[in-house]
Amino acid sequence: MNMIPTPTSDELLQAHAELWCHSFAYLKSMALQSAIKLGIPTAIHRCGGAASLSDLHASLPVPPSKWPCMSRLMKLLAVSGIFKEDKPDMYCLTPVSRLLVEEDIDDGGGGGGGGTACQSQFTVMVTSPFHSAASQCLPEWLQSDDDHAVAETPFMMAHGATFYGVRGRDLEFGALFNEAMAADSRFVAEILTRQCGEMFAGVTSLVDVGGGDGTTAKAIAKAFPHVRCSVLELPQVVDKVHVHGMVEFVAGDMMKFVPPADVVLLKFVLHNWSDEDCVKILKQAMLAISTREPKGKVVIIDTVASSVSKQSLEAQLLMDLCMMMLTTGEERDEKKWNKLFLEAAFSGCKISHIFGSRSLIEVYP
Ligand SMILES: C[S@@+](CC[C@H](N)C(=O)[O-])C[C@H]1O[C@@H](n2cnc3c(N)ncnc32)[C@H](O)[C@@H]1O
Ligand SMILES: O=c1cc(-c2ccc(O)cc2)oc2c(O)c(O)ccc12
Repeated sequence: MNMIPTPTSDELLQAHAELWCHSFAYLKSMALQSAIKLGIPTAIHRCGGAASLSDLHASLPVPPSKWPCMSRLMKLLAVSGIFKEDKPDMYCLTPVSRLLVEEDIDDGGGGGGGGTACQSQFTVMVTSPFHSAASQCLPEWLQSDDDHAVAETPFMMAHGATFYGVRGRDLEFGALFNEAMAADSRFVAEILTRQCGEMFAGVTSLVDVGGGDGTTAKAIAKAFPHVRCSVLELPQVVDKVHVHGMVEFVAGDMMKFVPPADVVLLKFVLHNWSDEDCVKILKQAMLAISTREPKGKVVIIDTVASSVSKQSLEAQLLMDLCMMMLTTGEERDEKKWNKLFLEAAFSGCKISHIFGSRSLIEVYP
């Protein structure tokens, strides 16, 4: 006997509208990408934080024939919370679009006008055709058995190469990835240097493992001049990096060696890797901090999955799916992190939830 009550017409229509929203959700990402590429958040910022459609027509590279379409784009972005439609055809920045303002005008950066906080490049990267092509392969990839898998990840299925393979062969994408990670690093470093001063007390050296172009290490060296900062990166990254005096670059493989330091930093690295690879990296990190007397610590900036709020849970689950599409890694909860630390012979950790959907984990030998 069917016990499910027949939905009312209202419930059916509500479910149908909800289904449309889910089905078209990718268009929100694309509308957001368009707004960034057209420079709309920056244009509104230059108008003092609020701009009419006519203001936008005057400042954006959009021909009059497309102005009616611009208005439709702005309406969707306002309903999605990217902008706020104050009065008809008048748009203001919201806290979200303030993160997309691409230059400092007079606010010194970081405070919401752009500069250090700007996340545009990150959004452009994760909405790029490279990522979306991988997502199109998800159903086929999920049906392929690991034993006979043609590809380790949906990304490899879509592109016939690993993420770093594509980063190496497509220079434009490689540059976008570097800029995206540097944008995230500026954002995190701003909070780290503002709130974690005591973490660097007595610390004389730090190595940022998989530290990209050195944005985080440079910010730490600048804020805490008593800390000698270096970056361990793959040789192909170090070869192209713009060397600056404040930070030393070491070419190598973190699975095999981590240079000795009081603090080993791993920001947005371990979520790219399987448990087995994370343990290899953590064991090398343990060797690096064990050369010091007293022994140093490992500092991880990454997700500790938990449901503090619906929004942060959704952000974490979306990043988890992104990692599944591109890497062998995942977003881990406290239990999974502790299991890794135990396997790599660490004695304990302290977790501080200071980066929104991500956390700071201090791990002790
Ligand atoms: C997701 S990015 C994170 C970059 C940086 N930590 C950040 O948060 O902006 C991962 C970094 O790890 C580096 N990487 C990957 N495999 C590595 C290895 N075996 N040894 C050292 N670095 C590696 C990559 O080149 C890349 O820059
Ligand atoms: O968009 C990415 C891609 C990666 C990534 C992909 C494949 C690898 O072998 C390593 C890294 O990592 C990312 C990441 O760590 C992040 O925090 C955001 C975006 C991406």
